[in-house]
Amino acid sequence: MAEAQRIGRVVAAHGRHFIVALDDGTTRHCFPRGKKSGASVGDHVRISLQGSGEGAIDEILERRNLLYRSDQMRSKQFAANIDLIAIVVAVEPSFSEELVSRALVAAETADIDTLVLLNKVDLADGLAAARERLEIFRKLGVRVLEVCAVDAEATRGILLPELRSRTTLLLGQSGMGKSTLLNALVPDAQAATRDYSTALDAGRHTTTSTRLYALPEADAALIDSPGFQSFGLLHLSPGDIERGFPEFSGPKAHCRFYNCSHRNEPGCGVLAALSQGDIAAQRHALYLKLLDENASQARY
Ligand SMILES: Nc1nc2c(ncn2[C@@H]2O[C@H](COP(=O)(O)OP(=O)(O)OP(=O)(O)O)[C@@H](O)[C@H]2O)c(=O)[nH]1
Ligand SMILES: [Zn+2]
Repeated sequence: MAEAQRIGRVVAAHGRHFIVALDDGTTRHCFPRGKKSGASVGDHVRISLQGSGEGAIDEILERRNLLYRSDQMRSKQFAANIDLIAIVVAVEPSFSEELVSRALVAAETADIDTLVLLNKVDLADGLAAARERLEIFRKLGVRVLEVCAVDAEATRGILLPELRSRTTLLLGQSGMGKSTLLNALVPDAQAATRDYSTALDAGRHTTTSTRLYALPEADAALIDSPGFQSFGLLHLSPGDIERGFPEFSGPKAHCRFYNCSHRNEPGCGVLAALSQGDIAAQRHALYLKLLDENASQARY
């Protein structure tokens, strides 16, 4: 007799173990059918139901996008089908502009919307300086919303409309208040994490495992990837990297050479815009750094 098949979404993954949430709100502990799995948190999958709450993953449905995180010098796929990347920064401690920019490049090249959340706006002393540091991103057209995550009700009021009907990846360096924000949005996040970890037998990996949380009140999903350091961008081609900097697209129309790399070519429109201050120096420097990182990778 044929096994019953269902469509579900991967909400947690550990090695060859997956937790798949079904439409009826139940979850199944699933294993990939073949040798290789390839599924990531956020993937929509077709599974065959098996006895005692288990299932086999038969197929990964077509993805809208797939993101990689860089782990100990390797790029590892970790989240799929993302609509929005919310980058959490804070008035204090200081955040890295480079990490924000790298996230924007990852989002731009994967066709994902972005939002910067400036948290801890109750800390009045550093607020003006933090806003000033975000100006460069505002100028690029990135939306910046201000929140105070310790005020859960107000935070929900500001963010739920933004998250509605979308899958959002929450990112933030340590100390920015990402856990506080997650708990404000998903009050039972900690309990869910514990349950998943027990089911996956992955107790000691809870701190680095990617998880998807449902937000039924907004018909939305939130993905948290604890311990996330930086996006893996090594799979990007030079053309992808260039696309990751949307502010280059106007000026590059003026480049003398059609295959200009905007490094040191004569008649380069991007370098001209840079020297006129229309392109921020730190953005162009990051562009060159990404090109170099990818070129050195390609030699091995
Ligand atoms: N004043 C203020 N403090 C906050 C706010 N949100 C979070 N914090 C504090 O900032 C500190 C870090 O918050 P966490 O939520 O643990 O930060 P995190 O980004 O998850 O950091 P890691 O756990 O290191 O990844 C905690 O002491 C929080 O209480 C806020 O809106 N205002
Ligand atoms: Zn150029």
